Amino acid sequence: MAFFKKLKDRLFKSSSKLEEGLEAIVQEGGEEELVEAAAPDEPDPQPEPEPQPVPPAEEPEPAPAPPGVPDRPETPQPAPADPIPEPAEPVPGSPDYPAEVPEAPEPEPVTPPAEAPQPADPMPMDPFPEIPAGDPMGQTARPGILGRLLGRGEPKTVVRRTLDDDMLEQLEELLIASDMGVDTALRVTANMAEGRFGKKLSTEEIKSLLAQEVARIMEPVARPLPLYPKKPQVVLVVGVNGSGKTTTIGKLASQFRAAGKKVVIAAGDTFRAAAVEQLQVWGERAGVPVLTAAQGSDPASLAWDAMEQAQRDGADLLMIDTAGRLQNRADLMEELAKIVRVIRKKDPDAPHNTLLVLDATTGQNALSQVETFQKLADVSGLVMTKLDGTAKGGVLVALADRFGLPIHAIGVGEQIDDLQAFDPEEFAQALTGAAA
Ligand SMILES: Nc1nc2c(ncn2[C@@H]2O[C@H](COP(=O)(O)OP(=O)(O)OP(=O)(O)O)[C@@H](O)[C@H]2O)c(=O)[nH]1
Repeated sequence: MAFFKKLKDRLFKSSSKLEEGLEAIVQEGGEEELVEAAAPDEPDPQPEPEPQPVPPAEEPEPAPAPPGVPDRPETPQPAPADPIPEPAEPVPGSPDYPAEVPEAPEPEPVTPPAEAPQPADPMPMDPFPEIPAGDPMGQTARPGILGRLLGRGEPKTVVRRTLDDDMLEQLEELLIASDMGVDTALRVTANMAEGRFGKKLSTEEIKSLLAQEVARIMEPVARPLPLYPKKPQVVLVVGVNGSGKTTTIGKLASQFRAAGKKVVIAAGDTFRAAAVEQLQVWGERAGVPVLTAAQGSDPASLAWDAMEQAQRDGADLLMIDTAGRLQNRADLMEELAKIVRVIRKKDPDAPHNTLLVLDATTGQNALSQVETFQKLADVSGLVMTKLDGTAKGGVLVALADRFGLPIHAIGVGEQIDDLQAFDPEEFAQALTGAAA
């Protein structure tokens, strides 16, 4: 799936903001140093991780587990490439190269034939004219040839800055400005600095360290939506208006359907006709039925009908959209609680997942939305939308660090395929601009 490769392009605003900031910090107090092109302290390229679809194409059906329990298929690790492959054949001149007459214990002295051809040119071309005496192999005097053979280019320069209090403070400010939040930014910079205080670091080295720290924080929360053998598995989708609930439901429904699941959608925001219409459009796109009710009718009664239809149809998944009016929290809380009460009459374990959809462009506001919705509903996992085109991608790090809620998927565009499984390393590299 090509779209997995697009994350870096999609997150360009977040990564370019961080990259530019890091570059400026290092340039400010750094000094130029000479390095080889393939300096040993440059970060090692990592093998591309295998992409994982949001619903795994062939997910094993796990035993029932409480919501939020991860169901993460093992990522196959690519076999590490042999960094120094054995040459297929010994190179002439190398110690392994077989001698011409290996058996002869005492070789006859070789007499040059009388008719041995004399060089026509009295001043033959020296293939290695610059080899100094005492260095017959020319190892020190041919950096160009040997260096190029070994993959090293001409000497390059890199700017490195000594990690001190000033630089740390600037790094903290940059991370806070990238929406990582104060606590997370301080923790990340402290971890990056550990054991490196007083050492000189280049922009690339800092990016790589930052990417490692971000990936370490994100790793525990990167969990696909858990699937249970329960039919229907009920997924309640909550979030403020405009966060991307409808779009996310459409994208998820499309991916589950492509994975062979039977899906039913319930348009639970019965008060807003536009929201219902929008969901119907997405249902058509995904090829999934959308249950609606008369405008202004009780969302809980629609949820009941949807449960009945999903059970009757033998659906694998029922996704229930909900209203996102935070203006009147008491009403919304009561509405969500009633939906849950009603569907529990049909299945005491439902809803099996309560997905909170968050809009990345709201930055730090996403943190308070999590707090609010955790009080309104039993949030089991997050989907972060609109990571494309925002410079606030760092908020995902703050969310993971503060709440530890599973991040099931990220939205990176408005098209049906623009929902990706959350890959912590790919995200960390895309966010920081570190080399893959
Ligand atoms: N760029 C981008 N836009 C998105 C993404 N997800 C959703 N959107 C857009 O965000 C807007 C709101 O999305 P909806 O899915 O309608 O949001 P909602 O939460 O259902 O909003 P209401 O229907 O008002 O409750 C739409 O214009 C979507 O196209 C995303 O990942 N990237």
